[in-house]
Amino acid sequence: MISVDSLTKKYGSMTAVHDVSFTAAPGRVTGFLGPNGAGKSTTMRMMVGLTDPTSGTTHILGRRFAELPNPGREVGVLLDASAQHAGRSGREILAIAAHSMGLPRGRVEAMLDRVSLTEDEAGRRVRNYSLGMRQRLGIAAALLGDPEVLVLDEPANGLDPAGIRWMRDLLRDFADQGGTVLLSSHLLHEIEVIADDIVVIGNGRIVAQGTKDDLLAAGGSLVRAEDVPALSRALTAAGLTVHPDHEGALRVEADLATIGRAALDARIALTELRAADGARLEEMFLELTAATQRDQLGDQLGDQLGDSLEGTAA
Ligand SMILES: Nc1ncnc2c1ncn2[C@@H]1O[C@H](COP(=O)(O)OP(=O)(O)OP(=O)(O)O)[C@@H](O)[C@H]1O
Repeated sequence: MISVDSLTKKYGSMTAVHDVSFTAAPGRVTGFLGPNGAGKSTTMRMMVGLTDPTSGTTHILGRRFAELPNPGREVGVLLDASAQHAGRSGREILAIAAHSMGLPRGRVEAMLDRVSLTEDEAGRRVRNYSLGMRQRLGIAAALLGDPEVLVLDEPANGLDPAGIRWMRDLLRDFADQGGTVLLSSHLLHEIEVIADDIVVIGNGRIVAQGTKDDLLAAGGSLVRAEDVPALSRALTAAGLTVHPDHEGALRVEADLATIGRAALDARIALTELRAADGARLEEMFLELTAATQRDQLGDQLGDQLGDSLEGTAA
């Protein structure tokens, strides 16, 4: 179990994480989703004691990270898969970590096997690893101490679709055995595939959280007809709330039967009618991402303007 309570981090006048609270429950995979720069890594670094919060607290298994007697045995952490010593082999890196945690050598071979790194790959220097192999090694290191909790920052980065599937199965298995998993991603699809619960962060603030099923079910229904404007008028006249969808269909806040009946009453033939899985989550996430990109563009333009003004002054 992880609980994050009113966590805030300020860098000078910039608030990277603002009053963030959520829990990640045992037996569940919790996805921490947000566009680039939203505050995911900062939050995770505060959880595992690598960054001091400005205010707020985090508890893992009921204790602050610093109070855990043998952190590697309780929390498996993967924050930056490229941070491993590039001149050592994967096997050496795990052996050193196992030694420092007082684990038997057999544990290293078991974890190499668990993440499907072959004999040849395990003996290769990490500088010659692909990003996907680094992620697998990072996950092996996180699992090494047989922890109850995993905190993984963008673990699916660099994995191909088969690798993402492999990770989903591994994390599912871990959670099914009672473990707590928190993993971050800036890709909605990745989180949709892997997580049971989702916490969405944008600009340092939590903007949505709940079970994946609830968040996806909040999408209403998607409906299409040859004459979409006529359909829109008919559904609105029937008292339903209608939103234009970006692909030319309509998203309606009603169940399928209600929409079908309203269309029949208006004698409009439908060409498509289905649950709009995730539409609202996707819309919200696209808006967040677009807003972030606008902010970043604004910052870049501001920097460029600053540079050219400095050039003028000089
Ligand atoms: N040490 C630091 N000093 C100043 N600002 C920082 C520092 N670390 C992070 N930030 C800023 O805090 C904000 C949140 O960054 P963070 O790395 O937590 O985002 P993220 O959600 O993990 O993004 P990404 O998906 O790109 O990794 C960003 O604006 C970032 O520039």
